[in-house]
Amino acid sequence: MILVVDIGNTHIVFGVYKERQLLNHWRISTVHDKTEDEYGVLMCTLLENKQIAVDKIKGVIISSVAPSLMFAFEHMAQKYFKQPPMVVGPGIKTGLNILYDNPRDVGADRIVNAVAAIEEYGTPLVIVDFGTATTFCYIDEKGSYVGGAIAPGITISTDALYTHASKLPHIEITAPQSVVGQNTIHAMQSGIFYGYIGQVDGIVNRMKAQAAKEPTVIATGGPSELIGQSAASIDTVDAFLTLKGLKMIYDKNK
Ligand SMILES: Nc1ncnc2c1ncn2[C@@H]1O[C@H](COP(=O)(O)OP(=O)(O)OP(=O)(O)O)[C@@H](O)[C@H]1O
Ligand SMILES: CC(C)(CO)[C@@H](O)C(=O)NCCC(=O)O
Ligand SMILES: [K+]
Repeated sequence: MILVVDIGNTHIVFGVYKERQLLNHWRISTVHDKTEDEYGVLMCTLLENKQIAVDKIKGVIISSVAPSLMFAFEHMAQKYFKQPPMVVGPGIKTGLNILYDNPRDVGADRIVNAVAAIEEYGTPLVIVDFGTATTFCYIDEKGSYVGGAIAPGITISTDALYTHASKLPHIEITAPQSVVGQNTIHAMQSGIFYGYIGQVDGIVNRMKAQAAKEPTVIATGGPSELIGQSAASIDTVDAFLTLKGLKMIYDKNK
């Protein structure tokens, strides 16, 4: 069994694969000053809660966009899973040709998503990942990672409203019944939800317009179900794209 770990700025998502099957997955908060022991005990407890014996884990792969946590996670893997972890970054084979000005600048989560999406859906592709930031990645027909767009995520966009406007409350992000809100909460839900759909369709359609061949559009991340239902430009929602990509990269490098 192998442990796959995706460290984001807000959440850490991890899963256990037994051969090709994702047995279980979990989501914990990213806390920058937690130690290897705190993460180790938490992860081992969650595994054991699903009757997965920690000593059955024979490999660990990590992708991270939070550099400050790498020290804790590398030590955690060694101490609690008895494995030096494979870390997505320089020296790891992904098979991806990256055309960014500086390929090392591309977030590891975006690379992992691209590896999974190319294998599962073919090329060309647009991948939309809703997280702390919403990222859009364009993969051309030849499978090259060309680049993309980075926008504020749906939660930080919403937080900006009540942080900066005294009379605006904290709201739940949902699809309101009407675009014309008749109270503050509905009006904010309308602005966030329809504004976000417009942003997603706007960026994806511009990416499609510059592509030689119509790309398939894959969405992932927590709000992808909610947004994917209304954003006409999204073809498929794949909640486990990042974990799948981590497993594929592990297999290419073991
Ligand atoms: N089903 C949903 N409906 C509405 N909002 C959601 C839903 N799921 C998640 N969200 C919100 O969207 C935000 C971003 O999604 P998600 O939780 O997938 O990203 P994250 O894991 O926090 O990001 P990162 O990978 O950058 O750490 C979350 O902080 C959450 O508050
Ligand atoms: C954009 C985020 C924060 C999304 O998680 C991450 O992919 C990241 O830190 N990327 C580095 C910058 C880039 O991808 O160009
Ligand atoms: K993520």
